[in-house]
Amino acid sequence: MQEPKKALTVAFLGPLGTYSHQAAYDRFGSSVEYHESGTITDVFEAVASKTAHAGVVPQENSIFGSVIETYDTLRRQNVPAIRGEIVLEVQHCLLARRGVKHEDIRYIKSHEQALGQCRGFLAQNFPNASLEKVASTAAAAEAVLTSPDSAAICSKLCATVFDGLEILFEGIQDRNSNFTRFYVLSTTLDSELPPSTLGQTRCLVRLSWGAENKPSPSIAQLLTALGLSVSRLDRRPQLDGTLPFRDVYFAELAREDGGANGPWMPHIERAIERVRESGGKAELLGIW
Ligand SMILES: O=C(O)C(=O)C[C@]1(C(=O)O)C=C[C@@H](O)C=C1
Repeated sequence: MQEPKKALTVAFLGPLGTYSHQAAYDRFGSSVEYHESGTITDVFEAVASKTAHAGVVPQENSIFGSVIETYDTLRRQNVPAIRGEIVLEVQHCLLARRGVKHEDIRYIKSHEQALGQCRGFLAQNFPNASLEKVASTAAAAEAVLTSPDSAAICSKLCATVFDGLEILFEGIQDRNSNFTRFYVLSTTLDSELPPSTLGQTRCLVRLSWGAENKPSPSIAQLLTALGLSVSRLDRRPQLDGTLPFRDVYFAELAREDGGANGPWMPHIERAIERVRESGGKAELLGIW
């Protein structure tokens, strides 16, 4: 008998066995259809094109910091809305094809975040190995199946997903405590996602300047105009203007009044208006 089609499709950075896959499963479980994307940017595109209703993308790691590809994609116009967050504990392993020995390994493959989180281990144990960035940790695990001189940094789960691999080292990241935070993407700012969207206590606002806006306010002036509590600030180069070293800022805001001042959205809308009046650009990218 054919299984009934599931109501929701969730895109994640594949293949099966990535941390993104684990984060998505933690949030959505077995009640949804999963869609594997080749890159983080492809996850955004799957949601934007409505191939998937939701997506899960890594945003920040507690050892290596911001996930650059996620922020670079958030710089684009018409990006999907952020409607949630997931925090996952990350314990990296080094996996190689069964029978491969430490001294055979000349290449270490992984996602750039995982390579960055294990820098100390790599310098100490594989000082002469070449580090190769690939699209995801599970893509690295899959690739070493056919490379007897390579090893992959990935999750323990990959030893089960890909038959023929064995675990050489466990817990190899530079600090024992290691967490990655993910954003949950959806098509619109007001779409509801199961099990439920959080109670609108966080939001992400993109701050920038119009190309013609000279002289421009400083980022400190824009944040003052915003007037809400900023819990995190990231920046990437703004690519659409003619002036060099103009950045786009991503301000994550945390609601502090516990809901005492009524619905949050009108406060955010007024804050965005104040930024515009002070000569900046502000756009709401997500609320959750
Ligand atoms: O490659 C994966 O497994 C991912 O899900 C990506 C990613 C990331 O980009 O941060 C997710 C968690 C870990 O920090 C390492 C890699």
